[in-house]
Amino acid sequence: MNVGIDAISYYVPRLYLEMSDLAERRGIPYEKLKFGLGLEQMAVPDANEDAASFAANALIRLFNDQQLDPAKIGRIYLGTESAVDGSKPTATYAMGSLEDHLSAQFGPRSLKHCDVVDMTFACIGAVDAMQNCLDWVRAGQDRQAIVIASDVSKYELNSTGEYTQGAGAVAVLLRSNPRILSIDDSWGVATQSVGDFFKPRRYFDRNELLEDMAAKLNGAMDAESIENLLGDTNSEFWSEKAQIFELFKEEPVFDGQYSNQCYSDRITEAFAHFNQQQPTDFLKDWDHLVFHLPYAYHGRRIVFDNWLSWISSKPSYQDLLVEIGEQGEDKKAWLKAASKSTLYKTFVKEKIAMGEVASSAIGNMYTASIFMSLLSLFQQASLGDHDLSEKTIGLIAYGSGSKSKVFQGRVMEGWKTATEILSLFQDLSTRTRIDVDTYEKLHLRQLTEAVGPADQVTLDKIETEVETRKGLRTYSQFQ
Ligand SMILES: CC(=O)CC(=O)SCCNC(=O)CCNC(=O)[C@H](O)C(C)(C)COP(=O)(O)OP(=O)(O)OC[C@H]1O[C@@H](n2cnc3c(N)ncnc32)[C@H](O)[C@@H]1OP(=O)(O)O
Repeated sequence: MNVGIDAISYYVPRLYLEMSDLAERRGIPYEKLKFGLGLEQMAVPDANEDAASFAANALIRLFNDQQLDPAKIGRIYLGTESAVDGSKPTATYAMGSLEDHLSAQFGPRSLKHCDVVDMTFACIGAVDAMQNCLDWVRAGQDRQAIVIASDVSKYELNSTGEYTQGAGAVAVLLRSNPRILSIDDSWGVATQSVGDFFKPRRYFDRNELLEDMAAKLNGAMDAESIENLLGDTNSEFWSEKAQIFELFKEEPVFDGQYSNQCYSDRITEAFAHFNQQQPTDFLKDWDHLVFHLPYAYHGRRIVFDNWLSWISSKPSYQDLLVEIGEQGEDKKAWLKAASKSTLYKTFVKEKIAMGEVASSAIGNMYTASIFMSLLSLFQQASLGDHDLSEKTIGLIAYGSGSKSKVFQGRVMEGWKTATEILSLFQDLSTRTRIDVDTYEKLHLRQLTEAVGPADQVTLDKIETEVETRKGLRTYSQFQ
């Protein structure tokens, strides 16, 4: 059975930061960010946005654009690594917003029999969700599933990850005889448990925190005086009896260059595994390559080693040697020259570049990056009048921790009509630019009021009073 992506929608925050502004503030050459990494703008979540509101907006838009009947949607699976709760799935918040939105037309609880769940494996969770849902669609008659990828990519201020940040969501409708992309059932998979990028629970000793503060205030505290001090506190935080406080931070612990190495190793293994199932000439058989993009130029930088091994058995390898000469003693310099060669630049321009454009304007969307890159390819092809019908797209997914999946799809005749309605780049050009001070305040959660308009689903409130609802989120209605 022919199954795959029938419709796409997305949500990108309405605020953005110009990369040149960030580069100037941080003292980083803008040329490095623009020409080295492909970064131009960064989507910034407003004070009232989170992964659940992004997901809700992408999901509602998919329903509105496609006039979907909720009774026909059997699954809503969401991939995220920015879950808003450790137990209640982010997907349930998005589903709740959608049900509110649909209630006038379909009555309450229109998704009562829909199977809803989150999947987490760093940036690859939504691809895992999609593979799972494609199997489910394939196994039945007229089954329809929605996969949402939604994330906030947030790093510490001044870190090497900061300029790669971004945010947003993409939702795809999966069904048989899809209008956009038919996805094959060969999946190259490679997994290894590594610690290249992760978001651990962090632990702090309650007494050490107070002793440290007391020392800073020129006082001294022993365990007994701490107990006396905290005995009658009104603070919910300090009245916590546990000795160890747990803190969760959105910002990951990571080793940038090591994470690149893990990405490179996993995709190489996944290419090999894919090739075992379906012998493939990746240069000839794949018209376009779409990657998980932690930053816009990551795919083109990381796939270079694979390209070199693919091309080495081809007649065009001679063109490379003519241009840059045989490899001499300085292997590093030769590889650098090969990565800047006309042959490689042509490969990037023809097969990768269209998928990078959205990432340059949004930044890393973690789970949603690969789906946004696919949409970028469709939108750029439409704008440039390239016909993608019957073209084969190779998709290369990666999640830190670590896993890669390599799979492929064939573009369907209906791709243009089904994706043109989105006007992604027009939409991105109407966002509100913010300055670095505002961005930093949003990053540090020093702003409680939203900067931009609240015309879509936004976070209204996190309950603080009612004991049995503490921490539960409520969202505004979609306008
Ligand atoms: C996080 C995920 O989403 C999961 C993953 O994919 S893990 C793999 C990616 N890891 C991450 O994204 C982790 C967070 N990010 C980082 O730590 C870092 O941003 C990074 C490791 C990804 C990049 O590190 P970096 O130090 O900023 O950049 P670096 O690797 O040195 O590359 C800079 C590029 O700019 C070029 N450059 C530097 N200065 C330049 C200038 N003035 N003009 C033009 N180009 C310049 C360099 O030559 C280099 O390009 P080439 O290698 O193609 O020549």
